[in-house]
Amino acid sequence: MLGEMLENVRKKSPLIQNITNYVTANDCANITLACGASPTMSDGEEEAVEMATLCDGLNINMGTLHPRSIKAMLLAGKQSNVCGHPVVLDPVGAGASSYRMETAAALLSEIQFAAIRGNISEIKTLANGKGSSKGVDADAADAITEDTLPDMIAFAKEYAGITGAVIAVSGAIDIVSDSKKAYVIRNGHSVMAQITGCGCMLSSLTAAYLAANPEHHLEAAAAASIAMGLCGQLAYDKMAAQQAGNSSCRNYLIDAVYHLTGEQLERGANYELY
Ligand SMILES: Nc1ncnc2c1ncn2[C@@H]1O[C@H](COP(=O)(O)OP(=O)(O)OP(=O)(O)O)[C@@H](O)[C@H]1O
Ligand SMILES: Cc1ncsc1CCO
Ligand SMILES: [Mg+2]
Repeated sequence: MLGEMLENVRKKSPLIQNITNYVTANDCANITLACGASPTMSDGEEEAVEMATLCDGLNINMGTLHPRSIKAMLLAGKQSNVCGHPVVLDPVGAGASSYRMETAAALLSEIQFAAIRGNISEIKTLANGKGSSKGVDADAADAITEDTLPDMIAFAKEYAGITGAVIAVSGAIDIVSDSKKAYVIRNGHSVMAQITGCGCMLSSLTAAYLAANPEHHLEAAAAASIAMGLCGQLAYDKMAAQQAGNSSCRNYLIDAVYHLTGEQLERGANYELY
């Protein structure tokens, strides 16, 4: 089932619109190509509606917010809802400023998201209307541990019920949940926190997987998180073998997504269902 999610992306090659930040835009475009989908990066409000109509899915990332891109996000998001195309929200740094928090609230009230994908601090901030972060990174105090895992699963299910979106929380342990069922995913490597944009890339990947699997959004989002984690592990192994660093590791990760098969995803997946 999870491998099929990947194979459908390669078969259908959905076109994904990304309204994203200028830090990791190129990585998001490349990982979208690597998984077999096609990216378009456009944040102009003038073409937002046309682009949303043309594309099969939309990824909205709040990494480097400004008033013009927010207009494009709202226009493209609403049009994607009209067209029935999945929309992913990556609420980057939601707890870092009131501007980000207010923007996230506006997006959530105007757009029906298919998935909300962020680190634990970002998702907690959205759900509680306030929170903390280390800039765009999670606050260490929020980290999911074995002790807090049961509460976090319940929290993700509840927030999925409230938003009607799949909630994908990333970190050392990922939780991908709808209101009834949660995947607790233990793929990934700590080096991924040293590569800016692993979360942004995962959000682009999630949009591609959702667009290619319209009937199975939970499984598609879980498969995207597993794929990202597995490829992070493979990239780390190559980096370590070559005594390379985080920059090479970023490239190795995208290369691993390029080569990943459905069968490898099934075999390497490390998760439990709750
Ligand atoms: N300590 C860790 N161990 C294993 N995997 C990790 C770890 N930290 C992050 N990851 C993986 O890295 C990816 C991105 O997660 P992270 O929580 O760092 O996102 P993020 O904060 O949104 O990243 P960014 O904002 O830099 O794009 C996920 O696939 C996650 O599983
Ligand atoms: C570092 C950074 N700052 C804004 S967006 C971004 C990329 C990771 O989210
Ligand atoms: Mg992020």
